[in-house]
Amino acid sequence: MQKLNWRRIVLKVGSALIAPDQDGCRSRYLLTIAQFIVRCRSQGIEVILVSSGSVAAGAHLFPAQQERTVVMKKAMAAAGQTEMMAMWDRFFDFPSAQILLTHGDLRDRERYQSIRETVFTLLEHGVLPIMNENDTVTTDDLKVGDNDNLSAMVAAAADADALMIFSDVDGLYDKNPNLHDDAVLLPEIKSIDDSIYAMAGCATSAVGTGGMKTKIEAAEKATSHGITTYIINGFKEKTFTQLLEGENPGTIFLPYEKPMQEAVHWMTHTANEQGEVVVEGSFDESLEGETGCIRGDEIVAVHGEFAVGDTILVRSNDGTRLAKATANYSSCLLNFIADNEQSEFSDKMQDSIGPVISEKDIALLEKS
Ligand SMILES: Nc1ncnc2c1ncn2[C@@H]1O[C@H](COP(=O)(O)OP(=O)(O)O)[C@@H](O)[C@H]1O
Ligand SMILES: N[C@@H](CCC(=O)OP(=O)(O)O)C(=O)O
Repeated sequence: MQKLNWRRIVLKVGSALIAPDQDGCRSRYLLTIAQFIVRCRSQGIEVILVSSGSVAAGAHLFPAQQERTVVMKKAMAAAGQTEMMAMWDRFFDFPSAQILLTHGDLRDRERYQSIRETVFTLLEHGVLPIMNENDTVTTDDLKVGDNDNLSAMVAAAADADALMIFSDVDGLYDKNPNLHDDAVLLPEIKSIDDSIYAMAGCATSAVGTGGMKTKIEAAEKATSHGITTYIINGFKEKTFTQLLEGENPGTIFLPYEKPMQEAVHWMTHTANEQGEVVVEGSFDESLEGETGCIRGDEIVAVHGEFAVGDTILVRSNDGTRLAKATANYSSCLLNFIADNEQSEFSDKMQDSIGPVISEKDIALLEKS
């Protein structure tokens, strides 16, 4: 068998593979995935598993005829997560560890760093991290909402070389193959644009979340960090043999030639903006310049409440999203500076604190 040149990979397993007949966790497909994990590890490849399926695995414990409210799904997730972890753990003769996350954890830089450190420590000691969204505690504001995007955030945080999304379909087709007999499989995507998103439809299975749209979002997040991304069929045993032989059994998304640095990637794809600073339109150019930074006299308005160190959006006064950045000032202080731009106090403060945002903490955004 040829030696694969991945150093670290993230595998994402969809709910349909965990609970295929919606009657609790089943080993039918997971056994092949577990064998793949064992083989990768025996080749020295570090593996992180993002496993969906807690809701699907726990559903059979609750009356089928009762409406699936949010709170009911949270209860299913809490019960199903234990079943699912027990199932995974049974396959391995090495230890595994459970990490449950929300977007609230990932978008906080300190918690994000802490998650990274824990994952690296587990890998260093041969423990398999098994991750999922912490569905029981999430709210609309706190959740990622789907494990495709979560797995891409995890892959970026873990500096993985490849992200493999195992689903119930062979890869990305030009339209949903479950609805169109003439759909054509696309083996390789060099760059992701609106035409790729236009091909993506919703999930058609009873247990999937997000369908192809969230998988393309995940591929965009991962490839922009230099991570090769696959969408592959986890139902087919052949998939895993092909992967181990260095072949592409589904759709491969090629990584950016110039990937974003970790901190800029986090700010662009993981952090949420806490507020907004509106600057004069012409400021767009100075952001791209070598000394890109904002001073108080360039600010037109400040929206929202944020603290020093929070991520903010910089918008031009024609509405264009220019950049995400780390705030060096609180919204309260910035409002004061914007209202008193000519005052001596304002000038002194900026001379001592520095620019409102500084070039090392800026992620320029696509114009939209
Ligand atoms: N263009 C497309 N190519 C492939 N699958 C698609 C496409 N558009 C929509 N889909 C749907 O996406 C589903 C996979 O997403 P999802 O059900 O969320 O799976 P998972 O649970 O593995 O995340 C497929 O079963 C298919 O019905
Ligand atoms: N966190 C949820 C899964 C969410 C999700 O994205 O599901 P899927 O589309 O099957 O990958 C769960 O464990 O049930």
